[in-house]
Amino acid sequence: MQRIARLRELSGAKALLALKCFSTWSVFPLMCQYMDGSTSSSLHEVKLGFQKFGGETHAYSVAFAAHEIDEVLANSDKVIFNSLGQLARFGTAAHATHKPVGLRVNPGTSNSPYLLADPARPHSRLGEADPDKIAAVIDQLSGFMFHNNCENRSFESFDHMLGQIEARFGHLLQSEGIAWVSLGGGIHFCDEGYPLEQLAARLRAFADQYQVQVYLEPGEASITNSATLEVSVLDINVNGKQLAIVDSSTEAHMLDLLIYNLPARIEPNTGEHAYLVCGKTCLAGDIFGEFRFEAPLQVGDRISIQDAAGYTMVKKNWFNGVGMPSIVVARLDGTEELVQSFGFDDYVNSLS
Ligand SMILES: Cc1ncc(COP(=O)(O)O)c(C=O)c1O
Ligand SMILES: NCCCCNCC[C@H](N)C(=O)O
Repeated sequence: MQRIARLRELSGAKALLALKCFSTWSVFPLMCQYMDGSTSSSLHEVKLGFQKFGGETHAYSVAFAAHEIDEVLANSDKVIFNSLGQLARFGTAAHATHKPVGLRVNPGTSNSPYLLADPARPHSRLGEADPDKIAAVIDQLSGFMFHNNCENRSFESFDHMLGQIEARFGHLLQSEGIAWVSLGGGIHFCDEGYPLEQLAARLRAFADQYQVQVYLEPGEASITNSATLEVSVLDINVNGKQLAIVDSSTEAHMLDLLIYNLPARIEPNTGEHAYLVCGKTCLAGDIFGEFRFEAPLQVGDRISIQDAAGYTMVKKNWFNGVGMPSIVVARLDGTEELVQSFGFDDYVNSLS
């Protein structure tokens, strides 16, 4: 949070929490002291941000539905449309509420290491790409959103791609009516060693050149390493390797591990005793990864899975009816507060 506040101070950019990554609103009273507001991906998210985070609320969706748009506009400070078709359908309603209207632009370049998460993938549906088509409607717009960074730990890569955006769309950014530009999320400026000052200078120079307010939409960067998934060993077995079955599941509680075929992170991951730490669902590949421990694991042992805040609770599901982890906040004063727990009724009520 302090790094985000410093980036805002140095660059003049505004930082909006990307709720798609993290929506655990019981900690929003702390986060809103360091950020300017939130950005969303749906009617539910924009209402959550408006009601629980406060500050400036941006409404974006790949596609708004007609029955949603009035409520979206009532719960947001800016609305960003994903396509010219959505702008044509809902732009008038947006202008009637005197809400600034933006358009997502796909610059056709990104750094995503995953095709699945690559906004610039072939035939991408994310944003408009043709400068001439955008120019034809620019009198309806006051801003743009470009989201083309994904887990970008390289300032040089960000700087290069921003230069590509300027080369292709700079004449549109200079249009008189354009007052703001969001550069989306995916910029991992909270990583140790990231040249924050360089990023800030680049953002400030961009804002000065085009006379626009710059926004960033950090998701991962807002919550990296801020939570753990606490699990307990239920069973120990062996099949060529030592197997530890825990009371959780990658598919239900850390879905991105399966989606992106990544191991979890358990620390210190040292010692002579190696185990496959496995989930308890029927999915054969429900495995958190292979880790080392200083002593043999026993039933009942506690294991802390690191970096568990981003794209976890927002993706949780009741696969196999596996018990849902509670949400506990470790307050800055050292106390731990149980803010939510889930039971059979939550499971049953999620199904009919
Ligand atoms: C439009 C937009 N903004 C922000 C984000 C947040 O990205 P990250 O969590 O990588 O910072 C995303 C992620 O998909 C996004 O699509
Ligand atoms: N840490 C594993 C890969 C995560 C990729 N995150 C993509 C985030 C992006 N905002 C999206 O939701 O597609």
